[in-house]
This record gives sequence, C-alpha cells and structure tokens, in this order.
Amino acid sequence: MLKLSSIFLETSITRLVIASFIFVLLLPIGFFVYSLSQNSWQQVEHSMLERHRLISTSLVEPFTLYISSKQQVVTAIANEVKQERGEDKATLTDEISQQIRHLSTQATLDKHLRTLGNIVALSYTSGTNNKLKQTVSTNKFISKKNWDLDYKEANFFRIKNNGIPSRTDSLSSAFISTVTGKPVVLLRHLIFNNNRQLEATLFAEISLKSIISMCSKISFGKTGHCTTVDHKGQVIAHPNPEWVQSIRNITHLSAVRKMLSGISGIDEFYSKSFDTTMVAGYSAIPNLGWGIMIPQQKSELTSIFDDIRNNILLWLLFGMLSATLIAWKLANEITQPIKLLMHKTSQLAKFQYFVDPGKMPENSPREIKQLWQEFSHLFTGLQNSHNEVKRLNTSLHKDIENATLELREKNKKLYELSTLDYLTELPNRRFFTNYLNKQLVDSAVRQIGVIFIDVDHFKTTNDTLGHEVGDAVLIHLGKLMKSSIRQGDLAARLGGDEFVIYVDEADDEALATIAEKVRRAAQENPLFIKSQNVSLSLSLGTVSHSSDSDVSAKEFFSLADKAMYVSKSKGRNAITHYNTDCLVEVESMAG
Ligand SMILES: Nc1nc2c(ncn2[C@@H]2O[C@H](COP(=O)(O)OP(=O)(O)OP(=O)(O)O)[C@@H](O)[C@H]2O)c(=O)[nH]1
Repeated sequence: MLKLSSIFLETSITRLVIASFIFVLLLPIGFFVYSLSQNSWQQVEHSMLERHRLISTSLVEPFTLYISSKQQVVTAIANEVKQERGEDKATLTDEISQQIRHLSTQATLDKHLRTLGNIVALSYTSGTNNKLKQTVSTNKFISKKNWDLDYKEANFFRIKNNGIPSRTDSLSSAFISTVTGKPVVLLRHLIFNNNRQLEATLFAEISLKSIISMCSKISFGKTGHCTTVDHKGQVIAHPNPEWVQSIRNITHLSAVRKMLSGISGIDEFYSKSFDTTMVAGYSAIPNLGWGIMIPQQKSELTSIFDDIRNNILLWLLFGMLSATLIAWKLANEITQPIKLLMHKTSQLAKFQYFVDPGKMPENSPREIKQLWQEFSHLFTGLQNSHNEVKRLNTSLHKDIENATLELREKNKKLYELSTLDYLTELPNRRFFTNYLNKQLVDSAVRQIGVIFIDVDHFKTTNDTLGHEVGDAVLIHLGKLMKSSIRQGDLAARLGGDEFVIYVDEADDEALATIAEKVRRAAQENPLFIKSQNVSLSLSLGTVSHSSDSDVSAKEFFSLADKAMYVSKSKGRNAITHYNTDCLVEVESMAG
C-alpha cells in the first residue's frame, strides 16, 4: 500500500488524475458488478420465473370458466331430457313409449349439438353403468370398444366447485374423439331421480380446440410457451401438435407431478425432448385437476442475463474510456499552465529576464490562476530587481571608470610630482639618477655622456633682484637647456641652481659641442624681467663613458661635478671635460 502510494505520488499529475478517476469510477462499478453477479442472477431468474408462474395462473380462470360453461350447458340439456322422458313416472316395459322416448331424446340431443360449437358429441344413457337400459348418442361412429374405453371406463375426475367436489359432474382424461379425430375430454353429468338415485348419465365430448388456441397465444422469447395437462398428466395443449395429437403423457416431469398434486410454483428440470435444462412456472387448476405450465429453455434466460452483463461491461469500458479522456483533459487543464510556468521559470533560471509570463490561461482551476498571478508578480519583481541591478551596475561601472580616470590622473600627477621639478618642469634628480643608471646598463656598446651645469653667482641674483627673479632665471634656463639638446638627450634639474644633461650616443666632441651650445645660449640670452636684462653665466663639467668601464650613476655624476668645479675655479663661464683616459684634463671653452 505504501509502495503504491509512493508510485502515485512520484508520478505526474496527469497520471495521478487519470488513476484517481478510474479508481473512483471502478470502485462503485466494481461493487455494482460484484453484487450483480452475486445476487442479481438469482433475483432476475426468480422474477422471470415468477412471471412464468403468473402467466400460468392467469390461464386458470379462463380454462375453468370454459369447462364450467360447458357444465352449465350439459346440465341444462340433461334437465331438458329428463323432463321430456319423465322416467320417474313411466314404466320401462312399454316398448313403444321407450321407442318414443329414444327418438325424442335423440332429437333433443341432435338439436343441441347443432347449436353447440365446442361440444362434438352428446350421449345419453339411462340406468347405471351396471344396468344400462337405453343409450342415445349423436356420435354415429362410436363403437362398443370406444364406449367401454372412453365413456364407461374412462378415468373420471370429479369437477370441484370452490374446492367441493361436484356430485353430478366429472371430467375424463383426454382421448381422441371418433367424431373429429381430435383430442377431447368427456364431461359426464349424472342425472338423479327424485329419490336421489342415479337414473341416467349425459356425456358430452368437449373439444379442446379453445384450450389449445388460448394456450398457443402464450409464446415469448425463442422457446417460451404454454403446456396444459389433464388430471392424468397428459398433454392437452402444446405448441407441438404431435404432442397433442398423441396425447403425450409427461408425468415424468416433476413440475407436472406437483401440479397434479394441486401445487403451483416454479421449477427447473431436464427435458429429454429439447435435450436441455428447462425452467418453468406452473399452476394447478384444482377444480379440473388440470395443470398449466409455462416452460422456457434456461439458456435463453441465461443469455438475457449474459446480455445484461455484457451491456454493463460495455458501458463500464465506455465509462472507463470516457473517464480517462475527461481525466486527461482535466489534468491537462491543471498541468498545462504549470508546465508553462516551469518553462518560464527555467528561462528565468538561465537569467533570461526578458521572459514574459503572458496571459493567464482561461478555464484553469482557481489555485492555478492564483499560482499564475503569484508567478507573474514574482516575474515582475525579479525583472524590476534585475533592471535595478543593471542600472546600479551601469552607474557603478561609470563611477568606477571615473574614479579610475581620476586615480590615473592623480597617479600621473603624483608620478610627475615625484619625477618632475615643480619649478622648471624638468625631470628631477631622482628621475635622472634612475634614468642614467638604466642607460649605463644599456650602454654596453655605446658611449654616453653627462654635462653638469651650475649657475654662476646665483646667490647674488637672489640677493640683489629677489627670490622671485631667481626662480624666473631658473625657469628660463630650463627652457634654454631643452632647446639646446638633441632628441634622445635629457635635461634635468638636480636642485638649487644645479642642472644636468644626459647626452646619448656621444663621443667627446659631440659632448663638448652640446655643452658649449648650452653655455652660449645662456650667455647670449639674458632674461628680461622687471624692465631689465638679467645676464646669465654657467660653469659646466662634462664626462663621457664608454662600454668597457663599470661605473655607477652617482660616480659618473661626481666626475662631471668635479669637472664643473674645475670650471668654477678657473673663473666660471667655462666648460671642463673630465677625461677618464688621462684622469683630469681641464679645458676652457669660454673666451
Ligand atoms: N631663487 C632661488 N634661489 C635658490 C633656489 N635654490 C637655491 N637657491 C639659492 O641659490 C644659491 C646658490 O648659491 P651657490 O651656488 O652656493 O653660490 P653662488 O652664488 O652661485 O656662487 P658660485 O656657485 O660659486 O658661483 C643659494 O643662495 C640658494 O639659496 C631656488 O629654487 N630659487
């Protein structure tokens, strides 16, 4: 049970709904079919047989009436004959009068016979069976043998009226009439004299044609029919004319025996003639000793039940198919929007925020509509959040970009501040030292040089013209230096009034030329400031360096510095070259 429920729960909603539908449908129908198979067959069979019995019962009265009407007729004829003959008073010795009586009786009987359709012969006999006096009959074919067998010896049944046996009337078993050659029963009416002694008997051969006709009207299904038997269990009415004609005795059937005992009911028996089991409803006609049976082949009833059962199974199948179809449709109504939501959710999971939940599916269950609504809100919320995040991201990106730019600018500024001289905007000492060190390493196959420059008597300029003019002089000098050097060379301010120039790819001659160019530029370009010319004079020291000597920037500097001091000591406005080959060789270019 647990396993079953887990299978149900793990399966899809569609299967679950279909299974529920079939389960709900099958349970009551299963019960219905089960109880039908258990009880209904007996009930159906019983009610059907009850119907058979009722049909047989409905024939009891007409049959009884038929015979009682004949009784009345025969009684009336008997009374008429009795009156005509007046035998109480007459003497039988008078032959002529006997002859007259005979003729008169014959005429009366003939007269009545002509008017009575269902009485085929009338016979009158005076005296008792043991002591017959005179016999008159309309039956011209009757022989002594027939008379003895059918009239005298016949097995008579005393007709009853409300259960009380009649004193006068009896009914014989069926036999073949010599008049019609058809089955008849004999109604025997005893005629008593005033002393209540049997005086004569009136016999009437009653045709069974009407009984057969009434019985033949009962026909239903394929095998349902009516059978009527006399008090000896002989067939007097049956759909098979042979049975009637041969007056077949069927007392071997239990139902017939029960009827002859005055019992009515329903029964089942095996019929040799049909070679099948028959079921029958039967009714006794106690007043006549007869029985009416309505039999039918059991297989026919069973087939009715089988038809009902097949119909039920067919409807069950149809119901199951319909239920499956309806359940499938219903399940789709439920699952379709869920599947759609799942699809959209998976799109969301893949960060496809542009997904639109779309229009709510119509005819969906209320809960699904609510779910859809909540999902729509969720979608909208997520989309808004996503848009907000996107907007924030963009603005953050811009902020970061701006901050980075600002930082870069500041870094550049810082770098410049750390590497440039604030006044002349020439590279400062630190930058120049690093640069020179780098060039010294890279100059393995080149000759490079440095020019050390110091302004002459700058203190005096400061002191006499002011610090501001001194600054302007320094700026002016920086510009002159920049314009004097070649591309690839680098001028820098070391601090105070000291400057330096790195000369790339320089032999001693080129170095001297550049140094001279700078010295001359300063000399020939005084600074005009505050309505006066401020003349400039420089002391320079140069040094060159070839690849074979290993020297640091600091040492290289100090050599140029030394050369510059030589220029100072020589009276300033001069250039001194420090030659490594001949240690110190001072040379003044100034004239
Ligand atoms: N205006 C100005 N003066 C500075 C600056 N830095 C240093 N000085 C001054 O520059 C002067 C340098 O003088 P010195 O080089 O020692 O002497 P000098 O007068 O040039 O004499 P000699 O070099 O021997 O020719 C000092 O008086 C410093 O105060 C600066 O940035 N601006």
